[in-house]
Amino acid sequence: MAAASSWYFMVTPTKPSLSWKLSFLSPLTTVNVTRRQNRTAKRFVVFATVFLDPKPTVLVAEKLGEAGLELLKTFANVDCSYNLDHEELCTKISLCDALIVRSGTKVTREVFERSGGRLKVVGRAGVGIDNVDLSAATEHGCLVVNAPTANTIAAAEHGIALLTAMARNIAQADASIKSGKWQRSKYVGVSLVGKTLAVMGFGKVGSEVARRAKGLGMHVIAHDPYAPADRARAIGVDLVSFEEAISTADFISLHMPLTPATSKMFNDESFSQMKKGVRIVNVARGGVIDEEALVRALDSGTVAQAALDVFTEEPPSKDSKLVLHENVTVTPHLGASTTEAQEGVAIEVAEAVVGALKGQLAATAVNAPMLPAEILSELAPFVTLSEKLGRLAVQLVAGGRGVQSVKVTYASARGPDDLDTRLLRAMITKGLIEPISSVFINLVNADFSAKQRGLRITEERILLDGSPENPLEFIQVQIANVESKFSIAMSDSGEIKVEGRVKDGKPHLTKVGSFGVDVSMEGSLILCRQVDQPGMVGSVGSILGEENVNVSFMSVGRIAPRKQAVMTIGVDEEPSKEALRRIREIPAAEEIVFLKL
Ligand SMILES: NC(=O)C1=CN([C@@H]2O[C@H](COP(=O)(O)OP(=O)(O)OC[C@H]3O[C@@H](n4cnc5c(N)ncnc54)[C@H](O)[C@@H]3O)[C@@H](O)[C@H]2O)C=CC1
Ligand SMILES: O=C(O)C(=O)COP(=O)(O)O
Repeated sequence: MAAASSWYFMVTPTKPSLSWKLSFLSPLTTVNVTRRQNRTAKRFVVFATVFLDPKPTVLVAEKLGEAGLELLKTFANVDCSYNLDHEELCTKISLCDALIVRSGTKVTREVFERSGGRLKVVGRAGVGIDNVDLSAATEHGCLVVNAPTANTIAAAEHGIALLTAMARNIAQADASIKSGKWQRSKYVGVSLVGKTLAVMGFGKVGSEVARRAKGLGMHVIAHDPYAPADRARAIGVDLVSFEEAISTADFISLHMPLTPATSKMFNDESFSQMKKGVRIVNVARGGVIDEEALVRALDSGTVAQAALDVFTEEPPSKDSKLVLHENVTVTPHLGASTTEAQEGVAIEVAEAVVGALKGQLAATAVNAPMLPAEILSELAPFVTLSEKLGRLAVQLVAGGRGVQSVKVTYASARGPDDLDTRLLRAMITKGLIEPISSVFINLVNADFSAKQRGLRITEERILLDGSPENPLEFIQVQIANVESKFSIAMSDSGEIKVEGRVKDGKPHLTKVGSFGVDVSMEGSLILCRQVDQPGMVGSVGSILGEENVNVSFMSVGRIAPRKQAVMTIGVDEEPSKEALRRIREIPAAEEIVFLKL
């Protein structure tokens, strides 16, 4: 049920247009507008009852399986707009919280820019994310998730289908017979049994292709610089170098992603190293092959045949020499197109997108560190502590600028392998940057934003003795080469230093500079350096009371009676400048600072 709220707009001095673009609303938002004129004030007062739909909006830009759509609809408004051109996509995107695509939509930097910050997640209903500008997504704090497992078998089966169809000229023979011919001698094929197949890219699809090819009696080798040798050994495949793979294979099947490193890795030079008469299958990405070089290799007979599901440009041009080549078999990017795979990827991507919109971290995120759910829940209070420590530390910097070097220390009884600090570092970064900029920081763009601002965050661990039951004992944030507006916050070695712990599941500030304190990090804080003397707590309390600022706690830490002390006051509301001035004027108060947590 949509929530209704009445808003009004005043427009001065003449006739207002009623056709405003309320771009912050979802397309399903209803706006009822009435207009009254206040003649004396020469103003139009427009009353608008806006039925705000609290559901997020998901734009599904390419055909998605029904089960995935149903799942999305339980949580979001789903706008299925297939066949949008780029401009239409850019126009719609500012009204969408999530976008789901397959390989046919280019999610460019412009899409992220024109989303105006609303787009929170891009879901790729499939594996390859080469059509999504990942850097732009990351810079805009937009999570990208894919569906990495549900179409593996479909792609592997398609690879095998192309391999066998190519070897026996199925497509060409089919076309010939349908054109009224009966050419038995023209379409004599080659056998697969005993031949060497080189699987290039031994990941999910590649290893399934290898397994199936072994079942066909082929000798299978593979090249993949990152694949574990034991996984290959387990299915009887030898991992070999690129050169050995391409120079010894009778058949080559491509299964690596398209990246700057793999772009056009099959080119004139690599074709020249292949066995004459080699046959090539590509169900990975067109861009891994230099297509003009492949045409040359086909023409010269170096490559006897090619079977291609993917192309540098999709669809390829109608007069593409490669597609029209008589020794080439083609399919229009059908690798993932089985009923089963499409239902699978639709559910896989819909779950990831809904999870991301709910603020959960998706296990299939492509541009953010992923942590298992149980680790996340254990780290949750430390995540809050991290952000608050970052937020507090940066507000102690005089001028709030020039923060470049931050050291974070984690004290824990857990070894590095049992304590993943990426999330904590991201939240400290969020705390450090957000108070001094207009940038929104999340797990996705934290490292990027820090780098862009020239903020160097180094991490150090103190390995404590004792039981590693708690993930962390304390976290310390130090900012070097800055001055502080609260001199006590400077450590003996000249950095701003704050330290905190989690107590009873809540973040606590336990050290400011070298001064021990113990305050719950809720609401906001006033820190006051003072000469320890009777009546101070009462004086500050009554000023805040007069200003109607609710005090949640007060604590005083001191070096020795009647010497220097730090009073920490937790407040629910922001005190006025006047209240802070009055506190500052209390004779014993030497320095005061207000910090928003
Ligand atoms: N035609 C279609 O409809 C489909 C195409 N694909 C494409 O297939 C490819 C593989 O997909 P998956 O197996 O699911 O991915 P994956 O990530 O499981 O496997 C890719 C493998 O390529 C390896 N690799 C990376 N750089 C390499 C290099 N320079 N040389 C050799 N190997 C390299 C990686 O180490 C990894 O093991 C992707 O490009 C994907 O987009 C996937 C599904 C359907
Ligand atoms: O999953 C992949 O990488 C694919 O290439 C499948 O692409 P599609 O979703 O069929 O456009």
